[in-house]
Amino acid sequence: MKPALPPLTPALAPEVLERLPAVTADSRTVTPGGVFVALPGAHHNGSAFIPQALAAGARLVVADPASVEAFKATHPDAPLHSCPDPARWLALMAEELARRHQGPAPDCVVAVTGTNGKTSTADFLRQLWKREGLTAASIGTLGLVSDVALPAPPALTTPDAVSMASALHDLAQAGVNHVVVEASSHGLAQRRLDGVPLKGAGFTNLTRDHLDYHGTMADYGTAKMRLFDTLLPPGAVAAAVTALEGAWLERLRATAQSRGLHWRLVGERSKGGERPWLEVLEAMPEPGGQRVQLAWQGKALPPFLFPVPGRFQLDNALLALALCAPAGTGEGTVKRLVGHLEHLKGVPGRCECCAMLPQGAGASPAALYVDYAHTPDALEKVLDSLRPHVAPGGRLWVVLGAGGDRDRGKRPLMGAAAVRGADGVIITDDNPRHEDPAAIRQAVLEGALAERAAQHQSKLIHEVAGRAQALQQAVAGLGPGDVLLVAGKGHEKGQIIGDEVHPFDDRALTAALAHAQALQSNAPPANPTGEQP
Ligand SMILES: CC(=O)N[C@H]1[C@@H](OP(=O)(O)OP(=O)(O)OC[C@H]2O[C@@H](n3ccc(=O)[nH]c3=O)[C@H](O)[C@@H]2O)O[C@H](CO)[C@@H](O)[C@@H]1O[C@H](C)C(=O)N[C@@H](C)C(=O)N[C@H](CCC(=O)O)C(=O)O
Ligand SMILES: Nc1ncnc2c1ncn2[C@@H]1O[C@H](COP(=O)(O)OP(=O)(O)OP(=O)(O)O)[C@@H](O)[C@H]1O
Ligand SMILES: N[C@H](CCC[C@H](N)C(=O)O)C(=O)O
Ligand SMILES: [Mg+2]
Repeated sequence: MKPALPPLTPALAPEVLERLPAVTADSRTVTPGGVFVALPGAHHNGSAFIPQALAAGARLVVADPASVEAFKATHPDAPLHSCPDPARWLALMAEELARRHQGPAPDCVVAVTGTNGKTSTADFLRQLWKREGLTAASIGTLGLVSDVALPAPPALTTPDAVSMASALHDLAQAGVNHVVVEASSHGLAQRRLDGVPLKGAGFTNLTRDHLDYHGTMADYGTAKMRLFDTLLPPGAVAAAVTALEGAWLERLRATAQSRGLHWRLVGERSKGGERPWLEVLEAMPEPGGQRVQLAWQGKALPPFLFPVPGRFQLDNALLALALCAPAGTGEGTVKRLVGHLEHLKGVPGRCECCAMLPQGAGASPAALYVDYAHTPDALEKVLDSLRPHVAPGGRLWVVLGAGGDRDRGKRPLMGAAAVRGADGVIITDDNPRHEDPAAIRQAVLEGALAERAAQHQSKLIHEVAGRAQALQQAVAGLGPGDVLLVAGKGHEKGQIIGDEVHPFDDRALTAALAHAQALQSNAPPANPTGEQP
């Protein structure tokens, strides 16, 4: 049975609903006879565009009470509807109209939230469903991933409510009935998912990011909690990784209990903590991934090779498994799902090994990885995961930057995390967007230098303007047994500078540089800096 949607408040008469062609929050896309919902934004208040929406033929305008009051004062006859939470109304109406015009929603839609790991969990869940013989899709940072060719929604991790409803119903009509969506904190705060009928949701972790938007960690976490305390219907699966420690885990567990959600915890058992539904007893890194042993409800399962590197990817895969198993799943199904884990593929641009660089006869090759780490915690986790892949005598290098027009406070923390986890650090540009790249590098560098001073270490730290130049230097300097992590941009195919996106692909460039270097000569590799650690 599909979960019931919350009611549309204020409601519309059925005969009005019947004839509505569309709903939009953008006055520029109003269609005659449609509804315009005025939303507050970072740059404008949508209520400023009510006249344009009416001129374009909007039959109804929905806005917050203050905006309705203000507009009514000068336009007493305007068709205005006052609503305390217009963004939620938009999402509910988008779902209602998609159902009327496109057909039913997919049978099973699941959401994943958390600072890091949403894309990976979503991709693993899509793969698990496929292995179960189901037609599945994911919607998130990688766009729409599915075996069915459909237009991709706009390039946001969580598309706006209208695009989301339309994409989900298109998928259902194309026979895709299992869909996982990434729930970003922006998306949750802006109610982009409020209309989606959900069967389950997972929470990966909560660490520093996006404080430019949310202000405090408390507000950031509260935005993510909306998924569980407001959006999930009773009976749905609520799953979390043990990495979501302390007060947030407690709050989530209590919410699940009080709302009648089906609670599942996965990951390593913390000291004195609750025994996870699916517990990691052991995860030993190996060249081809990691050797894993799990326990389900306290019962040890046979060990297997999880063919994906990165300890955190195992947590993400287990969260995916918890979301794949319907409430009430028994031992047989869990064992079958666990059996799928050894067939999962890595996620594009997440701890992805792009090249092995030979170092001459008898010497260990250098390994080059690309990863999407763009937060302090992600850098720490991925560097920890790569450390065991450094051969004796080798070193761990990281190239990183930080994105412009995003949380400035995380930059020095990212520099510090890089110094703690790597042996050599090259600081360069990520997506500068509308900021001065040199100023962003400086902020990362300050954190790196402060951490190095605090640790009384002499690790190499270099600043290189231009990402291509930084990658070139890093690859040129690799020696036997080294590991290089190219962090921050993962699967991205472009670099955002100002309003333009310039072609740039970490994976392709890293592999090409390694290939060129391998062809070049037998000469001993140069140190990128000329210095000795
Ligand atoms: C900060 C943020 O989330 N901004 C989103 C927001 O834009 P905004 O607040 O700037 O909107 P605005 O320009 O002030 O306009 C306010 C309202 O007026 C309307 N308007 C505007 C102009 C006009 O002529 N007529 C009109 O009706 C707009 O449609 C809007 O409803 O609403 C827009 C329409 O849905 C989004 O495209 C936009 O995402 C921008 C592009 C963005 O970069 N968002 C990022 C930060 C984001 O959402 N990221 C998360 C991932 C985070 C993670 O990694 O966890 C994501 O889900 O992608
Ligand atoms: N469970 C995890 N714990 C900590 N770090 C993780 C975890 N999963 C992934 N990461 C790190 O975060 C990076 C981004 O992973 P992923 O794309 O899956 O996360 P995301 O939450 O979708 O990110 P975004 O918010 O940018 O969409 C990875 O490349 C890795 O460095
Ligand atoms: N979804 C994240 C992606 C960050 C990727 C990184 N390359 C950057 O540009 O900061 C964001 O929009 O904050
Ligand atoms: Mg993502």
